[in-house]
Amino acid sequence: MTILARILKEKENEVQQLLQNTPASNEGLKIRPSLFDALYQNERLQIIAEMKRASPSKGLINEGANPVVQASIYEKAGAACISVLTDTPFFKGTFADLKAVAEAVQIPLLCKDFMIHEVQIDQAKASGASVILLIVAALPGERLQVLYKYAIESKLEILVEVHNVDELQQALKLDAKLIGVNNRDLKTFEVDLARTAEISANFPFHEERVLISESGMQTVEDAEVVTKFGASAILVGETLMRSGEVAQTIADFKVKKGVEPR
Ligand SMILES: O=P(O)(O)OC[C@@H](O)[C@@H](O)c1c[nH]c2ccccc12
Repeated sequence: MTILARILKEKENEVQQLLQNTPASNEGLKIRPSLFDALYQNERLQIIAEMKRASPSKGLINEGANPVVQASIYEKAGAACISVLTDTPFFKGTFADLKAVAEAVQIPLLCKDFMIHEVQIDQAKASGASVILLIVAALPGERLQVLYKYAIESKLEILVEVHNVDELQQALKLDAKLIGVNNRDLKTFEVDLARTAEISANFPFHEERVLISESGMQTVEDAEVVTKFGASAILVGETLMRSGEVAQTIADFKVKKGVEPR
């Protein structure tokens, strides 16, 4: 079984648990600025900075990190958005992390999990997220469209994650505004920035949409490469979680964009 298949199996159990609990309240939630607005036509590459303790591909990354401290540094350093992994079995994140970060920061907040059911979207929203991730490869048939619509109705922004041109077409069919290309193959864990190149070659840059390059960003050169491919933002986890100078690393990643993609 691929890792993605294993994760999705686990999510089915989580959904059953969630469905047995009383729905969480949305009272007292902050209104956050739009992530799309922060990214669209910005003259610099923007950073979605991730709170990531561990991952199936890397094992422990920074187990002891305090999510509030980490996220506050990200915000102060000029990140456009904070991403918090909430999956526990594979990434050692929690919804408590997301809630704590939501209290501490004002910028857009992404709940990073493997969504397969509406109840997870409710939970993300109730925990303070303003953006959710939908992974095309995890949502066969109508599920992608159903969850996308549900998230829109819930007044959330949606980052649609794709791995290839076929999945890009599906994202465009939804009219997704925030499209992320994961440079890491969720089946093999291999990272290749050529994935961003491939999506870029097929991306309608003249439309009101943004391309986000996710995973495997280690150096300023990596950021420059994906900027040339037209990325408006990068999603960075591991490099920031391991950096001894987080603020400087974020500042360095915010490279100036060229005039035209590619
Ligand atoms: O730690 P990295 O290589 O900088 O990657 C961050 C982020 O892109 C990655 O965590 C991610 C991208 N898409 C996902 C989907 C599920 C879980 C995790 C992810």
